Amino acid sequence: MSKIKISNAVKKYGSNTVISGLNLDIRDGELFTLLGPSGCGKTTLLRMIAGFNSIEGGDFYFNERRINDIDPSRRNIGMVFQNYAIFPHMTVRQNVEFGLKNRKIPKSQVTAEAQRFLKLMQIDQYADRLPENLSGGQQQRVALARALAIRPDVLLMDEPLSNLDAKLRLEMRQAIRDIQKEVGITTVYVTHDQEEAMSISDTIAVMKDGVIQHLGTPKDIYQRPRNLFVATFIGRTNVLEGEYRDGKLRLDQGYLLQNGMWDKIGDQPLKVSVRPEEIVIADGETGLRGTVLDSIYLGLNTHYIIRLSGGEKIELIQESTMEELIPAGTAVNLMVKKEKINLFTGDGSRNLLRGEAS
Ligand SMILES: Nc1ncnc2c1ncn2[C@@H]1O[C@H](COP(=O)(O)OP(=O)(O)OP(=O)(O)O)[C@@H](O)[C@H]1O
Repeated sequence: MSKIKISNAVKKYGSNTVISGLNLDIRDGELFTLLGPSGCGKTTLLRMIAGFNSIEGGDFYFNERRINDIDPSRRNIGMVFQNYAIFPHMTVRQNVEFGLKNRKIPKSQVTAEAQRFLKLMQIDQYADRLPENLSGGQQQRVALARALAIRPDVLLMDEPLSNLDAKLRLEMRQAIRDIQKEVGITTVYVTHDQEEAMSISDTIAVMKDGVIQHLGTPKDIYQRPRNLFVATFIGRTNVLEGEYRDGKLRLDQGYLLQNGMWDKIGDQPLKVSVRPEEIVIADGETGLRGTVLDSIYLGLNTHYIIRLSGGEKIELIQESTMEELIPAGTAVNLMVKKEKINLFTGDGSRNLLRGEAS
């Protein structure tokens, strides 16, 4: 069942249309992420769901109830923003109790509910402190506990981790995912950080210029991106010029690849996305020829920057070995894991391996 349904949404700021005819279904209980570069309209869409932005067209539904004209305070949403937005003059407990007190429920129930979420978010030991005596991560936990305590139908989160340092961000990602699953609350999460989106989401909508480019699971989006923008925005990839002709893919310097999966492609110039881990350094004389320009040792993996004999520069990643790093200047032979690579139309607008109309 869909919890949130958006049909033909239009958002204009004056004469500037930033979203034109967007459709979206968000399932009950899922962690749904709007992901995209700055300015693509993520926050705008989230604020339309919350009721903080006017809606210039289309319909928004919670549980099949149209909410376009319902006041934000009556939509039963919990919100968590980048800048915590907790009250500095109230203790942690008072912050978490705040929304409950506004709802006119019995005092004993307020205390019990607040305590439950303080415990769930592992901040009960700080309950009587003021926020200024907490770390950023702890403050964000307070904001989350406060948002959840009111038992919202939907939790909306806008870049909630961007003020935290790298280590805390990792911890909080896991905490958000755990709590979201435990409480089972439908969550719409906004971020421009693709790794964060990959690590916490059930479903991701990748946006660009107010348009959803690809909606899918993290795995689907990474492995079979719908267009070249998605391929380059999610993870790292090498984009090579290629040509499909007579049942074969021709890459740099006439290197040919063949794969039954590609039978229906039709002769045409292509953009070929080859992720760094989809290339291996091989023995022998066949394959792509290249020269190592640099190596970056990162413990688990080693990255090699390689110039192909045709001039294109690519990156490959391989699991680090006990052998010496391959020195710059070494000529290498490369094999491409052909079942993993993605083939796009010459303009990058469509992945030819997804069997979808453009
Ligand atoms: N109040 C406003 N008035 C006019 N234009 C706005 C307003 N708010 C946002 N915009 C414009 O709408 C577009 C989408 O902005 P939005 O803030 O939704 O993007 P975003 O994807 O959330 O970006 P970021 O990650 O930088 O927050 C941008 O071009 C922005 O300049």
